[in-house]
This record gives sequence, C-alpha cells and structure tokens, in this order.
Amino acid sequence: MRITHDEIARAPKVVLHDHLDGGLRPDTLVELADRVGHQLPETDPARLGEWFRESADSGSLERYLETFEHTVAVMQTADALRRVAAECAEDLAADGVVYAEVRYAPEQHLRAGLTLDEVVQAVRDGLAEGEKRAAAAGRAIVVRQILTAMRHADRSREIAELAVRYRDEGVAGFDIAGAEAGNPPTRHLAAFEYLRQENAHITIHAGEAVGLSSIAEAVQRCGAERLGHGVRIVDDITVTPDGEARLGRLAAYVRDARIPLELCPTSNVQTGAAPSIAEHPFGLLARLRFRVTVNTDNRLVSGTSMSEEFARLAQAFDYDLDDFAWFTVNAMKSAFLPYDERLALINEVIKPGYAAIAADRVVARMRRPLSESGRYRQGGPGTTRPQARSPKVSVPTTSSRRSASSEGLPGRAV
Ligand SMILES: O=c1[nH]cnc2c1ncn2[C@@H]1O[C@H](CO)[C@@H](O)[C@H]1O
Ligand SMILES: [Zn+2]
Repeated sequence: MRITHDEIARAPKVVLHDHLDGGLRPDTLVELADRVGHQLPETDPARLGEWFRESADSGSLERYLETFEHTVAVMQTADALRRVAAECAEDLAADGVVYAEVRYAPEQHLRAGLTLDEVVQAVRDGLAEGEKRAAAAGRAIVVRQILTAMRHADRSREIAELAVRYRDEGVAGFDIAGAEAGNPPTRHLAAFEYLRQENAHITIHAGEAVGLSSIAEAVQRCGAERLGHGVRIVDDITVTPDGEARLGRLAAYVRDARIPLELCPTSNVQTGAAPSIAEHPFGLLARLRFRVTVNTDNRLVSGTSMSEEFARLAQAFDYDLDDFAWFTVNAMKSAFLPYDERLALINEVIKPGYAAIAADRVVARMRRPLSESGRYRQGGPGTTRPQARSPKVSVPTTSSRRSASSEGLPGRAV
C-alpha cells in the first residue's frame, strides 16, 4: 500500500534542513517589499511563487541562489525577521511538522543597521511567537535555529561565536551555505575547530554541487555531524548490473558512522544535482540503509513543503507509512537537541502519531466487510470496534538492539 495524501498531512514530520529566507509566504514577501520599496519580478503572490519555482529550476546552484536576493532584501529589520520567523513556524506546524531546525545567514541581514545579535534575537522571538500561535491552533511544534555562514565570505568564525553565544536561546547548530564550487569547507577550518572545542553542533552543505572532495573535507576535516544534501555520496557507490552495490571507503564511512544525509529531493532536481525525483539517489541510499532524512531546503524557492516532498517520494519509490515513520525517526535522532528531548519527541509524539494512522487503517479495513456482509454482527454493528493497539506498522524502535542496524528498519523496506 502507498501512503495517501491525507495520511501524509496527518503524519508527524521533522525537518532538519529548511532555510528561513527560502520559505517566505509569497503574500508576505509582496507586502514587505512594498514597504521597503524593493522591486519584485512579480507582485501577484501566486505569480511570484511561480516565478521563484521557475527561476530556481535552472540546473545550476548559482542561479538557484540568485533568487534569494529578493527574499533577503525584505528581511532587514527586526519586525520583518520576527514576522517571517513566526510565519515559518506556523506554516511548518500547519503542514504537520512537529520539530524543525530552520537556518539562515545572520550576516545577510545587516543592511539596515541591525547587529548580528539583534538578528538572532529577532528570529528567536519570532519563532517563539510562531510556536505559541501554532500550539493555540492545536498544532504543537518545536523550532530551533541553525546559524549559517556564507561560504564565499569571511565571517564564519564570528558566526560560529554567535551560535555558541545563543546556544541556550534556541540556536542548535552551525552551517555553511552558498556556492559550493570554489568554496570548500576547509576555508572555514578556524570556525569549525572553535565549534568543536565548544562542543557545538555542525552541519555543512556538502555534496550538492561538488562531489566527494567536499563531503570528505566536511566530515573528516571539519567535523560535520550531518551533511546538508550529501547526495553526491553516490559518486562513491557502484551498482553492478545485477543490483549489487559496492561502497567506496568514504561512502562506507558515512553509512557506518550513521552520518545523517539532509536530502532535499525537489531542490536537487532544480539545481541539477539529480535528474528527476524518480532518479534521485534517495531511493538507492535508503535501500542501502544510509541514515536518510527528508527535507524541503526552500519552501518558496523550490515550491514545496514537507508533505509535498513525502508525496513525491511516495510516488517515485512507492513508499508507505512505515518508510516515512523510519525517515522521520531518522531525522529526529539526528536533531541537534539534547538526547532526552529527541527521545521524548520520538516516543511521545512521532511513534504514537504514525501508530494512530496505522490504527485507523486497521479500523477502515475492518469496517468495509462489516457493512457489506454483516459478518461481524454479534456485538451489534458499531460495537465491534477492533483493538487499535497493535497497528500493523513497524515503527522503528530507538532502544531496540534486535535489528542488525540501530536504525530499527521497518520490516518491509527493501
Ligand atoms: O541548497 C542550498 N545550497 C547552498 N546554499 C543555499 C541553499 N539554499 C539556500 N542557500 C543559501 O543559504 C543562505 C542562507 O539561508 C541563502 O540566502 C542562500 O544563499
Ligand atoms: Zn540548503
């Protein structure tokens, strides 16, 4: 069975790779641009959304990134940052996301005189407001920040210090982003060494536009705990005609060390990192039991959402509920949150959420013959509600050591 749209909408989701400045609501962008006199390519929100998706669909990361000039331009005041952050938390929650790490580059928001600290504080306050509004709407979400340094620039050490300074105020980690070609992770070694000394968390955009050299540097020299994209790790995997996969040393290391891949299928198709969703390495990497996670990258720029990414993957690879439960637990395990908080979200929110959907499937399946044949009349219709306690979905276990891999793989995943 393939997961349905309704089930996807209901399923608890976790996003680790979502750019704040790549996910504005189109109508907010229009309104903010009007306020500061920034000229947009389209002023009708629907057409503006289209414009982003089409312009980003260029086959080149550099051209994809050019579209951010319009979003960054309107995010230069504390008010604008607060609003965008609050709406981000609300939109993610409305999509069924229960935990999110949202990233952006503070150094890109100083044009109107804000300091780096003021930028982080504005986003912090906005996210908190969004969490509050989402909870009031019955959609609880926890959101953390990841501070990004632009890899072509020279402020990474400063941004790393900023991330450490705000680690107890909602900043969960540090990242570098921007044009990967020509800007290898080792350009920022001082920042990464500082972060490691401070026991801070590191993810690095690597293996998106550049291949194995970038991934190797990120993991082995810079201490990346997760890979932003990392999709080009497939360059180190050979699949023989009979389907057997051989992993090179780096691919084997990434898999053995359970380094999470923050995969962003739609974005990868737009930037040319993958030819299509159906041919996206997600399928192979999941099959080979890499620690794969599903992410949006940029909801506005890529015209997507977590539910969209799930739906596209389900269509391409025939994934069902247990697959998405696995990807979601993978993501939650990989979050830059304290262990006990990760565990609480897995055990109290994610697993029960998937189990409830599986339980409803059982109920729906048992109801059908009841109305058709009346076979289960005995207790009277309506009183034969089946036990919903043991749904037929193998939600991954976090503590179990039964399976060969600590991922707790779902039974039916290939
Ligand atoms: O997929 C990506 N690869 C590399 N850089 C990116 C990607 N998406 C966004 N940004 C860059 O990160 C900055 C901070 O959020 C954005 O302004 C954009 O330039
Ligand atoms: Zn990204």
